[in-house]
Amino acid sequence: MTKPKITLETAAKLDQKDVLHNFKKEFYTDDNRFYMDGNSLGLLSKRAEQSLLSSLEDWKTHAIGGWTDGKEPWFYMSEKFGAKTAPLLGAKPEEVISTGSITSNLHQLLSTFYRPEGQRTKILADELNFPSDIYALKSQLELHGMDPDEHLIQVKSDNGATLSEEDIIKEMRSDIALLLLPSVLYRSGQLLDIEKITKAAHEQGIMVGFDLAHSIGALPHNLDDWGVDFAVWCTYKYLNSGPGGVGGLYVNEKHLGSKPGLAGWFSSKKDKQFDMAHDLNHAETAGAYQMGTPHILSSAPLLGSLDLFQEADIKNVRCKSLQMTRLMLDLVYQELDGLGFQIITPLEDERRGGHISLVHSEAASICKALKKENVVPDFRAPDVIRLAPVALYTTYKEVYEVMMILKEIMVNETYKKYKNERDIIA
Ligand SMILES: Cc1ncc(COP(=O)(O)O)c(C=O)c1O
Ligand SMILES: Nc1c(O)cccc1C(=O)C[C@H](N)C(=O)O
Repeated sequence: MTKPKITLETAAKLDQKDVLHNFKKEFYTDDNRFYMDGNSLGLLSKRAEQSLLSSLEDWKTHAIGGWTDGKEPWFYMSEKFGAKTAPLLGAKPEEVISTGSITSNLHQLLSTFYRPEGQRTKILADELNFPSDIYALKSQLELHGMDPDEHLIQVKSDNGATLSEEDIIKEMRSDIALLLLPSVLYRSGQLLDIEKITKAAHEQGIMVGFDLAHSIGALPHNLDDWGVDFAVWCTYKYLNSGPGGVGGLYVNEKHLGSKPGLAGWFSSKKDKQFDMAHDLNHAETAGAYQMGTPHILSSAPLLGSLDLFQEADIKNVRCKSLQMTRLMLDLVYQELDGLGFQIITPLEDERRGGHISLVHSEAASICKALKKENVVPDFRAPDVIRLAPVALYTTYKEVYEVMMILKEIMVNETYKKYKNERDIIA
């Protein structure tokens, strides 16, 4: 049976049925811009702006008193935001804390949970993860006196874009102490089967951590049910907390109470912190893995953002996100056939995160031509174009229009005006 042709009307009908359509007006969007880069930096919402302004107001009026007497007391903010993030993770409030960045949180959790012993000394990762995670793993191995060439095992990809869960599982040998993987691969957008991987790793006695940078705020998680040991994420992508917005970490309740590998006074039980004792009495919650003073002004926007997610419901977000990326993929087949694109994102819904990725030998030039037409994609060297329609602020009509602009650039060869080289941020 041939599929009916997708038209602007098809997209308009999907918009009419969109249960999340009201959320777009919560954001600062630009009618003349098609923003497809929410998987790198999400847009500002009015609620996030408001919660930031509210913290500034607390500073203005309460000064030091803002820690306890402000509208949103800073002293309890990280715990409160952690608890508000927990439903997006399938976690308990005490297992989650808002703090640090992915990289600093990874260092903290590796310092706490990577415990090489006897023959079990190696870390298992993959060859497609974001560089920062790999740098953190290598430097942690070096701090333990291990040679990363020998002790970091990176699962290979068959095609340079996706990983096979079976290949990951095959590498789970008795000399592996810890496994770290991304939930969604940053280049191809592949979603890994977290439950299956975690179960297999636990059968081999391996500790499991996930980097949820590209899945938090895009899809639901069940970290407790899946038994993941720890996780880290950022909030500046799908959670729209702003550039450098506070990150977060999860520690499964079975590990709560473990002494933080990297301690600081914010690791304390909250009621003990201002005793100023030199013996740390660390929290029994994920709060123990904080270190120093929280960055209040880069945390505050998250409150408004999380309120939006609470109202939208992450299940609706996932449903719309999948439908939008499906529409994009269908349009690639319908409109871009023969124009040199290769889809590297898995086509199956259960294996796809929140963005799609197209490989093209002229990818950098094409991204520049798209930007000239007010479409904001991103480019990842050497040849990947990523497009992320975001459930809370992208319409189906925009998805359709973006794909038609892309087609026009290709058919008219306007991309040839631009150098096929990346810009600084790409
Ligand atoms: C998978 C992944 N890990 C880590 C990072 C970076 O971490 P950080 O927030 O520490 O800069 C990114 C993106 O910047 C990412 O996509
Ligand atoms: N974290 C970023 C930054 O500080 C500057 C520019 C981009 C980023 C990103 O988040 C990149 C992103 N993690 C990626 O998937 O490529």
